Amino acid sequence: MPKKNQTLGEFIIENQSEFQYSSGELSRLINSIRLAAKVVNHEVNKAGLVDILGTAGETNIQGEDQQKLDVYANEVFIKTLTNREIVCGIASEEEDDFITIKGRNEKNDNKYIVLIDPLDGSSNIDVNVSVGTIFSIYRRVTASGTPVTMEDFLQPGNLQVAAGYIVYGTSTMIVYSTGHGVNGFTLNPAIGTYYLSHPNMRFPETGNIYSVNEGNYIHFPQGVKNYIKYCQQEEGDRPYTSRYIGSLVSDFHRNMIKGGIYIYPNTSKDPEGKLRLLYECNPIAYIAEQAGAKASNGFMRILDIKPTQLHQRVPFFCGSKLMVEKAEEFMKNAE
Ligand SMILES: O=P(O)(O)OC[C@H]1O[C@](O)(COP(=O)(O)O)[C@@H](O)[C@@H]1O
Ligand SMILES: [Mg+2]
Ligand SMILES: [Mg+2]
Repeated sequence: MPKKNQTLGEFIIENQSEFQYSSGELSRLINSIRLAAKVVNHEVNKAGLVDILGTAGETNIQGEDQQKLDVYANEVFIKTLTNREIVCGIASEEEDDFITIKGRNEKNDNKYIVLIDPLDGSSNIDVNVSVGTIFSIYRRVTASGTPVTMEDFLQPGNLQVAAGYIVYGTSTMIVYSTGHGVNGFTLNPAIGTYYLSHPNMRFPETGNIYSVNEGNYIHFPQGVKNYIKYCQQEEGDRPYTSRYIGSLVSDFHRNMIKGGIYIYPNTSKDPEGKLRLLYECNPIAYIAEQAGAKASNGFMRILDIKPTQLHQRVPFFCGSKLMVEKAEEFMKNAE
């Protein structure tokens, strides 16, 4: 059982043997994410004082205006991961294509693939509302010694070997899993050390919070409209409370602690929804399931979806098991 207030460094070493491929490389990879998160956190915390607010003047492959902090976080994570000789490929929300990292002497013998949303909740940066970073880790499937290919990135989420997120909120936390439960570590900014503050996190089986951008209501599928009406009815433990921060990481984190459901459905405007399967939905779904919760596209388990494109989007229903099952019931009945 994880020991409360253990440092993240100690926890990583102590739990290394749990990992089936334990050779220390995954530990070094998690450590490099820990380091990059500290650097980004430093910039986030003083965002109003330094020239890091506002747009960077470029758009990414999603057609979104890149925020300066999107670009900064992207650079910090890519540089930190590249310099540690563990990763053979990186894909990012802010990069059109995947990045090949040939490693020491161009041998292409590093084993891990990282997919990342460097800054999640970009619309909240300038208004001082919590944002995050999301990461997903796989072992490569193509032969070592050759450059990575798209095949290494288009793996279903159930093959992730680790995943997690950082939330830059009232405090900064790293929450991650290597397939043995979920643990949360809080940064003590005075000494720059993460401590185990939330050991063995469990998602409540049900809750009374629903998180969805109701501004899109008229474009929602009938099943989602019916489920929202159900949440708002005066009956039993309902009406539920509506909470929507607009940063996936922060909405998910709150719901994991209190119980609740987050929905970003497909709409008549966006038939595939908005959120990206590879570096938003898969890692969050991995954490959800490791904490006893559920994640689907309204019909199918997110982690079983076979990806076809690097930046593909999927409808996302994620949270307390009983609430997601109820929402799926409404989706099915509305078919
Ligand atoms: O403003 P909307 O349409 O409700 O979308 C909010 C959602 O979009 C996101 O901001 C997308 O992520 P990025 O900020 O990384 O692009 C999620 O964090 C959030 O849940
Ligand atoms: Mg995001
Ligand atoms: Mg982002």
